[in-house]
Amino acid sequence: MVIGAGIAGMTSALLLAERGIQVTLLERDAQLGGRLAAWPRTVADGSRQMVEHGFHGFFRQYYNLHNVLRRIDPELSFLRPAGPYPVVSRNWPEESFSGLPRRPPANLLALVARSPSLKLRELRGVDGKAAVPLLSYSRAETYRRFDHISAKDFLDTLGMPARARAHLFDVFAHSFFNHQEEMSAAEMIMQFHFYFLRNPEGLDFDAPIQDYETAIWAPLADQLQALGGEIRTQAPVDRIDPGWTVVLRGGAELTADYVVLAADPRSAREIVAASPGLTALAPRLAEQMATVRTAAPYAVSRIWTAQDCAPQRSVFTSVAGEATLDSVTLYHRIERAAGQWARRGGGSVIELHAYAAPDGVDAAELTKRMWAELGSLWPETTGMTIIDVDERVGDDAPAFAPGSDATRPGVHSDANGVYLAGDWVRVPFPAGLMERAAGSAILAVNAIIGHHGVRAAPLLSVAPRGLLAPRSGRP
Ligand SMILES: Cc1cc2nc3c(=O)[nH]c(=O)nc-3n(C[C@H](O)[C@H](O)[C@H](O)COP(=O)(O)OP(=O)(O)OC[C@H]3O[C@@H](n4cnc5c(N)ncnc54)[C@H](O)[C@@H]3O)c2cc1C
Repeated sequence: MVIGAGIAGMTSALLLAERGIQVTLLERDAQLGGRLAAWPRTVADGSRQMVEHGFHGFFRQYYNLHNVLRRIDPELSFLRPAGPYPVVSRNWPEESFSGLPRRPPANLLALVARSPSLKLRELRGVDGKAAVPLLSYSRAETYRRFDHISAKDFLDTLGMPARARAHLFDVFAHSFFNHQEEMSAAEMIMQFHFYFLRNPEGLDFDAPIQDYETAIWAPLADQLQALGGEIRTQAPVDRIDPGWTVVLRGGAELTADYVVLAADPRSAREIVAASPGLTALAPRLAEQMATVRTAAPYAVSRIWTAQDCAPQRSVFTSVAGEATLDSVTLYHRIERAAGQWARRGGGSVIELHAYAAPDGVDAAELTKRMWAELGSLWPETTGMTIIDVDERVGDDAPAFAPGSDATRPGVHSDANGVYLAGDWVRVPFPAGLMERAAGSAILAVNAIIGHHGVRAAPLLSVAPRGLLAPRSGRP
């Protein structure tokens, strides 16, 4: 039984089914995909468009996720380079982190040499010694030394020039849906290692040319069903009883030898808290799950306009230094159907994200603030006619608070036969977001098939250690 049909749940179900295990995938919502889902919407002009839960960058070092997606498209032909992605702000000129050399340390040197915010002159103030941990990532040592301090406090010790900090690190920390004051420095160092310093693919990413339901979820569902897997949507799980019995809302009971709990962090915590039989058997799991937290709310606003943005604007742009707006995506320049819609009337399909929004502000107000902030960065948007808006606030992103690694649950639990998977689960290799969801699922699958002597599914990782990490000792 796999609970939750996001990337972690679908990866678990598919890999188990491929290995001959009878699997049922249970999803609360009407559609598959979780935070990567897409669904239809009738736009105010009467046309039917797919909307995503939010634009996603498929980074090229997502080896495990790519391996899952190759099952439905061996060439990954539904992905296209998203092109250069600049960081823009009101105060400083635009800069871009794409197209850098791919191997460390050339990538870091090129970043310093090329980025106007990292001019050597300005870097004189940077505490080189304090920056060494960025280049010295190792799972055990980095988390031992830096998990208890916040990313903000760590960044303060570096003494970075304001512009470099805003453009490079503030944007970076926000992309993980956590305010830097509330994010573990170890987690930020790990992400910097994974996304930038220690992968040969660089910071460039790809994006689907079709909506995620068409490109990803429908083909993955077909593949799972062809292997004999069962998918049930609108099947919310309430609790797990010993044995194992998965109890759905309404009372239906489904029995299983193994359970993979691959719900989002809040839902997973609630399911465990509502399962007294499970927590009696697995006190450590109960204790750890009680510490799982979600991060600040995030906002996604898709806006259909009657005019297009300036031709030089990129598919994806990061925003530094605004109170609300963190990124802008021009869907009509990457996704086919959005492009066709925009070409018909000369308009655009713009998506605005706030990755760590203030608490208690509704979606309409956040759209208003983000749109106003965009206007001060891209003047052509101020006079645009808005045809329709699809807006939402989400609160299911995992928090990585200082000190949380010590109690963060891993894939294995003290409940024999119950495994966890998702982008919030503790994993022994560097990975973030979608790749962490896929990688944790592969660990769960390998734990299950390990009971049956079946060969493990391959699990890939970028180099696990930083360039300057000591070669001996713990990984
Ligand atoms: C706006 C936005 C932009 C993002 N951009 C990027 C990006 O550019 N790159 C990147 O790598 N990542 C990005 N992410 C993060 C990425 O979406 C997640 O890391 C990833 O999708 C997590 O997958 P998951 O399977 O762990 O969890 P989820 O996708 O949350 O899946 C969990 C599933 O469990 C289901 N569920 C919950 N409760 C129950 C229950 N009781 N019973 C049954 N089912 C249940 C949920 O409905 C959901 O389908 C972004 C996220 C958002 C929100």
